[in-house]
Order: sequence, then structure tokens, then C-alpha cells
Amino acid sequence: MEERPVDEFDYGRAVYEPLTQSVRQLIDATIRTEVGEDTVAKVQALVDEGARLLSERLVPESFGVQYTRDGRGMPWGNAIIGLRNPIAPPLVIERNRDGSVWCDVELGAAYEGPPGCLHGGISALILDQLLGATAHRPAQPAFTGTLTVRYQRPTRLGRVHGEARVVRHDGVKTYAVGHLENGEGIMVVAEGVFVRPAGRA
Ligand SMILES: CCCCCCCCCC(=O)SCCNC(=O)CCNC(=O)[C@H](O)C(C)(C)COP(=O)(O)OP(=O)(O)OC[C@H]1O[C@@H](n2cnc3c(N)ncnc32)[C@H](O)[C@@H]1OP(=O)(O)O
Repeated sequence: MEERPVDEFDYGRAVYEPLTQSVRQLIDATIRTEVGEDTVAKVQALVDEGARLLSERLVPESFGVQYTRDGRGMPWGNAIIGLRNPIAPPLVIERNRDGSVWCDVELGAAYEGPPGCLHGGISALILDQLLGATAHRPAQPAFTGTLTVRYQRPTRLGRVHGEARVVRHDGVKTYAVGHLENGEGIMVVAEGVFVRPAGRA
């Protein structure tokens, strides 16, 4: 059996996070490059070789949430916070003492919708995760039941600040609100109902 370091979280982070960050740079450069076709073909061959090497051993399906032996969750494939997911910015969510949450994130060319602006689906994705994180209780996961998003103004690509907080609980339902803002003000607001499924709460 393979010898695993005691701290799998730190080991995994040290090994995979730099790779993920390199692939994020690759995604950005793939979108914005203006080099000639010979260079594009050369890079494609290198990328194909990298994918071939990484594919020599894969988990059978998606990554899921793997746990360290001391119980720490590693949602590293997650589409928005995944440490091993190059399409995740990634979002790093901070929690205040009152349970509200916030994040600061840099969103570049890979997240474009209208020219120069953040794609509305990405705004909704960030808000879904933020509102879900504030609604979350340990060992009582809450699923997004309904998420309502109001796009007040186009959000320019670049640095975005997000916040979310719980406004009330009603049985298995938790109601949360949040917003995204930048130097131009509050751009997107959201409210959501998060439901703890019967039998799993
Ligand atoms: C640190 C970790 C941070 C984690 C953050 C996570 C963020 C990401 C969150 C997601 O993206 S989750 C993925 C997207 N969501 C889903 O896939 C959910 C799919 N839907 C379901 O699984 C079920 O429909 C659901 C769990 C939402 C509800 O099923 P139940 O069978 O438990 O609901 P039930 O019919 O028993 O109703 C319970 C209560 O919830 C209400 N309800 C049910 N579905 C609802 C809904 N969709 N929206 C709002 N309220 C809903 C329902 O009216 C009722 O209210 P009352 O108690 O007042 O009668």
C-alpha cells in the first residue's frame, strides 16, 4: 500500500494546488493568446501529453468530498471553491463570528459574459455558494431550494467582494440574503431558501 503522509490535507494542497494554478494560467492564456498557429499546435501537443500523464491514474468518477483521517473535508472538485478545479477562481469563503460570510475574488477573462463583464451565471454560482455557506450547519447540509438573483448593474471583470447572511430559519428551511459589490457599488443581490432534506437533517 502507498505510504501516505500524516497530514493528507497539507500534502494534497502542496502537490495539487500549484498544478491547478498553472492550469488556471493556461486557461487565461488560451483565451487571450495572439501567438501564431505553430505555437498553438506546439502547446496543444504539450497539453495533450500532460492530460495523458495525469490520466494514468484517476478516481473513477467525480472527486466528491474526500476526508482526511482527522475528518477534514476536501471538496476539491467543487466548481467554485475547488482547490483542484482550475475552473474555480477559487472562491475562499471567510466566516464571521455571527455566521455571516464574505469573500474577495479576482475574476478574469475566463468568467466573461457581456464584453468586459462578469457572466450572470457566474454571479449566481458565487452567490449560491456564499448563501449556502452561511446557511450550512455542521452535519446538517442544506441544499439550495430556490435562489433568486437580481442583476442591478453589469459587473466589470476584476476584483469582486461578496457577502451573505442568514435572515431567518423556519423548520427545515433557512432563508439567506447576499450581494456582490465592487468599487462601483452593489451590482448583484440574491435571496435564497436552503432546505435540509428530511432524513438527512
Ligand atoms: C461549508 C459548506 C458550504 C456548502 C455550500 C453549498 C452551496 C451549494 C449549494 C448547491 O448548489 S446545492 C445543489 C442545487 N440544489 C439541489 O440540487 C436541490 C435539489 N432539490 C432537492 O434535493 C429537494 O427538492 C429539496 C432538498 C430542496 C427539498 O426536498 P424535500 O423532500 O426535503 O422537501 P419537502 O417537500 O419535504 O419540503 C420541505 C419544506 O421545504 C420547502 N421546499 C421544498 N422544496 C423547495 C424549494 N425548491 N424551494 C423552496 N422551498 C422548498 C417545502 O415547501 C417545505 O416547506 P414547509 O416545511 O414550510 O412545508
